[in-house]
Amino acid sequence: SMMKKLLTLVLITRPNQVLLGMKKRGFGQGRWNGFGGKVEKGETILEAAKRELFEESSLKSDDLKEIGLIDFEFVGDPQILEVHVFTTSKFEGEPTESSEMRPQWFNVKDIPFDTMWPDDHLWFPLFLSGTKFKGYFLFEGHDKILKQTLDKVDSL
Ligand SMILES: CCc1c(NC2CC2)nc(N)nc1N1CCCCC1
Repeated sequence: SMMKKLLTLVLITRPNQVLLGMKKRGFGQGRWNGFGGKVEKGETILEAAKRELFEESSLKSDDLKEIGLIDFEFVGDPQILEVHVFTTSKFEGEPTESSEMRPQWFNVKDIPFDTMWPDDHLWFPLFLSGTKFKGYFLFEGHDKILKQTLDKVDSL
């Protein structure tokens, strides 16, 4: 009966580049990240990923592929965050700033890990190499990883 909160994270790519958004408010404010958020009642995880992508970046994609599954736990908080990570290079629209996010393309050699969640530099290489993965990160606050596991998987 563990409490799990379902979240999505979408990473849009084009040759040698990844689209990230600067989070302007709320959870993760001041950090670059993919696009995502909560899964609402009555929608699938995939539908939620598409919705959040559009709400936060104005991009649309029918080609989102799930490539990662990450469980996050915070010391002192019983709520586990289960993040479903998707990627695609097939999308329509122009990245547009929203109330939540300011989008920007980054070369894969210049990903701004110092202003991203601390877990990202650990699993981004797997995402960028097209390797499916499952991860677990135990955080103390929002900056310190106390424990982690990260495994390549054949299927999610
Ligand atoms: C779950 C938080 C989180 C994270 N790690 C944080 C220490 C927990 N890393 C990255 N890249 N995205 C994250 N979210 C993606 C889904 C929307 C909310 C933010």
